[in-house]
Amino acid sequence: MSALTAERPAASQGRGTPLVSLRNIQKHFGSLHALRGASVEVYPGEIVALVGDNGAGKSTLVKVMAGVHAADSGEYLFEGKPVTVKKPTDATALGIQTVYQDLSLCSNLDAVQNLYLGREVTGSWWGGGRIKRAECEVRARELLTRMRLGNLSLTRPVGAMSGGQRQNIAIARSILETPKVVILDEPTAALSHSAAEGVSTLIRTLADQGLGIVIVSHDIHHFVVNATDRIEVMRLGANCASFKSKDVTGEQVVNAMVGGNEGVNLAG
Ligand SMILES: Nc1ncnc2c1ncn2[C@@H]1O[C@H](COP(=O)(O)OP(=O)(O)OP(=O)(O)O)[C@@H](O)[C@H]1O
Repeated sequence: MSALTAERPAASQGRGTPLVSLRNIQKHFGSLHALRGASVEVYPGEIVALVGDNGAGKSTLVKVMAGVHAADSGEYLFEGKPVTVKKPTDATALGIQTVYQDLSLCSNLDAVQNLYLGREVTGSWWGGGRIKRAECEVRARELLTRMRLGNLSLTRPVGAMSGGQRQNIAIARSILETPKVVILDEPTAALSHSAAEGVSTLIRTLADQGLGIVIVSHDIHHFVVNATDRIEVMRLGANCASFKSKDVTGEQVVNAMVGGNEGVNLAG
């Protein structure tokens, strides 16, 4: 069953086993101690935001999750079992996809070409191994419809699309691999308020279909408090507060980021 069609195990209904759990992660870059016992976990159907000031360690922590950086020490559990994740392919093999801020799309190519770049549906080698555009198009339309993005043009170059549309295509591309967890790096950076709302709707659709979503974001007041379920606040390489998004204001989150309410845990 694809993650998109999975019944919602609904983190919101209770806890169960996290999809991914990183605990007490330490990471040095030379003499720089970037992560000092940082932790993060995400449950099926849950959207978790990682927030913190510049240099707090958010990107490093999600890069450990994505296998870009190997942790010096700490635990990495996937569906409750210890796993070794030392390179990106280890993470993708587990079902963890990452959408980086640059989106890694080709502006001159259309949505179908971007979705299937590097993994095109081809004919048999004896038939010339040609890319089956029509089949890619059908699959792309099915995927976008399941993601409630049926209105997106399949044929317009993505360079001619809005920032929100490009973000949605980048997320759709990550979903093609039917992941269990999607990491999003600043998905609303440089988006208008309404485009950011479109991204919020999309990630909620994905979470409702059982994915765990981890988001790094500085967009505290509009996006993080409204579009996520739980907020982990990081400072100086460690967790310093945790909130249920529905119970907190942007001001309280920012206050925690700058050291206002040390060690708060209201996430339950
Ligand atoms: N590849 C690297 N090599 C050396 N130092 C690094 C590397 N990546 C991150 N750092 C350092 O680790 C610390 C944490 O950086 P990180 O990018 O994780 O912070 P962040 O919370 O994501 O910040 P921002 O919000 O500015 O992106 C910083 O001091 C940063 O300079």
